[in-house]
Amino acid sequence: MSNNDASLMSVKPVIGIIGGSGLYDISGLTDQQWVTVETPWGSPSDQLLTGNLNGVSCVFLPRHGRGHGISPSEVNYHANIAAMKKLGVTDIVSVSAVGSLKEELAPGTFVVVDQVIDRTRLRNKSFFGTGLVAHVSLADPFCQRIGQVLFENAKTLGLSVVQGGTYLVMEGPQFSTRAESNLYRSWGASVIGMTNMPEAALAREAEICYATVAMVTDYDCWHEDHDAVSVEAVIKTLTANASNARSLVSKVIPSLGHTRKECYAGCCHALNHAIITAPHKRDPQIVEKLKWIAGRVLS
Ligand SMILES: CSC[C@H]1O[C@H](OP(=O)(O)O)[C@H](O)[C@@H]1O
Ligand SMILES: Nc1ncnc2[nH]cnc12
Repeated sequence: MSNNDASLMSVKPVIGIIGGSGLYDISGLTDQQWVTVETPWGSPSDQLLTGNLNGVSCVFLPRHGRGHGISPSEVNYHANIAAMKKLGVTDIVSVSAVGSLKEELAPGTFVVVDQVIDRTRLRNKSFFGTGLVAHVSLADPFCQRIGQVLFENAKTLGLSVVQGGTYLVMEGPQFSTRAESNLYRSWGASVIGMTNMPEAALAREAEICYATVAMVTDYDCWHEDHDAVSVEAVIKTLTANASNARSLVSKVIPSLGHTRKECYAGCCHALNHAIITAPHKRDPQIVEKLKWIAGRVLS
């Protein structure tokens, strides 16, 4: 471990929660306050709720905004991650509603996903670009340390939880065709949703550890014994599982905040060898902007 990396471990943990469909706030925080953050990438989906849970600082952001006004293709993922970085967030737990692509992942199951297939087409996927080019590793797109904490806490709560699975990210907002659903099944994908990319990739670029707990709400449209997914069906399962998701979040925040140790996945030093643009070729204005999320390596 270099000195630079060692200093990362002394950073005070701040736990970020990105709430997906059905999770638009969290309760039980002390000193809570909804704060407005503007970023060089524009406005996040909503104000961010800051507070404290059992002595651990946390920040909550509803991914689609309170009232769910923002479509998955139009979420400003850059601004959301940049706002979390600005508020000092070190670890993000993302909560997402997903469809199941496997018989054994019945609605109500929680899946701590560990891989992604990104099929989105309309989204800008990186903070970096011409003027300052960087390539981070996404071989393991989710933080295994947070994933382990999510899995253990879900088990302790007695939830039906599975460790590992591939999240297929589709563009949306329409749900898949039956042919697409069966294609993704043939690829071995476990669950399908519309939001985890570029969110996970941008968190990696911002050196924030990031993991997702996916809540299965439906069997998409491939299952012969189940109706094709509808918003009504998703909301019905989400409502039945809302208290489980909330309990998990309330347990995970103190757990992560009190036990943060070296991240063996390397998420929090992802930029160590990622920037390839020679210093004299870097655009000073772009460098200045990117200090928001990459200040550790650009200052
Ligand atoms: C309301 S069903 C479709 C919607 O739900 C999921 O969102 P999130 O990941 O934020 O929970 C899915 O990705 C779609 O955006
Ligand atoms: N079947 C599905 N497809 C895409 N996103 C979803 N979110 C919840 N269920 C979904």
